[in-house]
Amino acid sequence: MSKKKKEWRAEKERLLSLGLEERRKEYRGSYITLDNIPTWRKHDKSAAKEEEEEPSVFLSDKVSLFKGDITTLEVDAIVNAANSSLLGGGGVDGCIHRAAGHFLYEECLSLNGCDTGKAKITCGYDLPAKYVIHTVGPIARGNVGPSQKTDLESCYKYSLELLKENGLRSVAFPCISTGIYGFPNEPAAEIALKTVRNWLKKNKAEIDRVIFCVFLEMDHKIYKDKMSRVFSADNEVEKSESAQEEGNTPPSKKSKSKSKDGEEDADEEQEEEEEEEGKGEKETEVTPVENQKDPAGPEPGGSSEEKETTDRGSATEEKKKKVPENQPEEQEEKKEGEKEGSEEPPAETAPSLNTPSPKDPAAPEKEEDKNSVDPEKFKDGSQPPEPMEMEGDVGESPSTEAKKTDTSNNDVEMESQNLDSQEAEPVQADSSQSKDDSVEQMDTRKE
Ligand SMILES: NC(=O)c1ccc[n+]([C@H]2O[C@H](COP(=O)([O-])OP(=O)(O)OC[C@H]3O[C@@H](n4cnc5c(N)ncnc54)[C@H](O)[C@@H]3O)[C@@H](O)[C@H]2O)c1
Repeated sequence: MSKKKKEWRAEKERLLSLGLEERRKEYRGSYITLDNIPTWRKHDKSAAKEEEEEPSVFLSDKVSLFKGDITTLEVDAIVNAANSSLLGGGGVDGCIHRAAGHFLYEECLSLNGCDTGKAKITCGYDLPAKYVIHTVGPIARGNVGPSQKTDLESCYKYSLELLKENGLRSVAFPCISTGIYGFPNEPAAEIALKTVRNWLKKNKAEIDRVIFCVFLEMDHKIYKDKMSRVFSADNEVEKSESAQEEGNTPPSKKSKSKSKDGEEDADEEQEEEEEEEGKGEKETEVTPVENQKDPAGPEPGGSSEEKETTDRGSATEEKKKKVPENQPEEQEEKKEGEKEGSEEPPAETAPSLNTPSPKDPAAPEKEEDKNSVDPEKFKDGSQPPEPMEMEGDVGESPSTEAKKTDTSNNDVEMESQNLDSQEAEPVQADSSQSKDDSVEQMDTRKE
C-alpha cells in the first residue's frame, strides 16, 4: 500500500477514534455547535410563549435553516456539492476541500468518482464535521427537465440514506446544483425541502437534525418562505394525523386526494391551506465558537457556546456502524425500461483530470450577500477558508458556455474541468477512469 494511502487511512482511523473534546482541538477554524442552531419549530416557540419541553412529534423539530459557511458546522456530516471526479473544484466544493485539508483529496482520489444523483462518504479530517458526504448534482444551466429534477431529488435521498446507513444523526446540506450547475434556486429549494420532509416522515427516529445551509440572501429568503409552509408546526402531518385519529379534528378542508400522484396532490393541497396561514419570518443568528487550538481545551463548564453538543463521540459510537470503506463496485446492470431520469449518466467520454482543487477563478460577486465569514471571528490569527468567490453561472463564462441546450452533464463538466486545467497543473489524466469504476456505496451495503 503506497505511503499516501496509508496516511489518509491512518488519519481517518485516528480522527474517528477521538472523543468530541479531543476532536475539537483538531479543527482548523471556528465552529458552530449543533445546540446553537435552533430547530425550525423553536423559532415558532420563541415567537409564541415557551411551552414546557415535551418530546416533539414535529418534523419541524428535526430541521433548521442556517445562513453561512457550511464548513463551520459541527455536525456528523456536511454534504458537498461535488463534481463527478470528486477531486474538488470551486464553490462549496472548493471551500470544503480547503477547510478539510489534503487528506480529503487523498481519500476522494480512492473513490474513483461518483455518478450524478449518487453520493459517497469520506472522513471530514480538519473540518468540525466528522464526515463529508459528496454528491453530484445535475447540471441544469437554467432549464429543468424531468431528469434534472429526479437527479437532484436523488442527491438528497442518497445522502440521507448514507447518513442512516452509517448511524449518523445530523447533517447539513448546501443548495446543491444552484451555483455553477445553474439549477434555478426556487425549484431546487422545493425539491430539497419536499424530499427531506418525505424522507423524515419515514425515518424520524433515525435522525436528530437536517440543516439547510444557505449562503446567498436569495436562498435564505426562498427557504424561509417555503419552510414556513413545508415545516410549519401548525400543519405537521403527525399532529393532524394523530388529532384525526382521536377524531377531534375535522378532516382538512380539501380531502387529500389519492390521485395517481398520491402524496404529491395531498402535499400541494396541504401547502395551499398552509399558504393561507401566512408566512413567519425566521432568523438564525449564531456566533461561531473560536477554534479550540488551546491545548488546554475549553474551560470545563464553559460558556453555552462551548457547551458539549450532543456528544457525537458517544452518540455516534452507540449508533455508529463502522463506516464501510468505499469499495469499488460492479457496474450496475441497466434494468430494462428503466424510467427516464434514473438513467445512469453516460460514462465520461474523456478522462477526468485528477486536478487538485484549483484556486477559485475570480468571479464577479453574484449576489449582494458577501461571504458570511466575518474577519472579526479570526482576529486570533486563525485563517478562515479563503473567501468564496461566487462562481459565475456556466452560462456566464464564454469558455464554459454550453453549445447546445441539452449538453450532457459530462460535456459541461469537462468544460469546467478544462477551465480548471487552465488554472492548475494538470495531473496525469486518468484515462482508466470509467463508469464501471463509479461506486455507489449505499448499494454495496445493500448487497
Ligand atoms: N472550476 C470548477 O471546476 C468549479 C468552479 C466552481 C464551482 N465548482 C463546483 O461546482 C460544481 C457543482 O456545482 P453546484 O452548483 O452544485 O455547486 P456550487 O457552485 O458550489 O453552488 C452550490 C451552492 O453552494 C453555495 N456555497 C458556496 N460556498 C458555500 C459555503 N462555504 N457554505 C455553504 N454554501 C456555499 C453557493 O452559494 C450555492 O448556493 C462542481 O464542479 C464543484 O467543484 C467547480
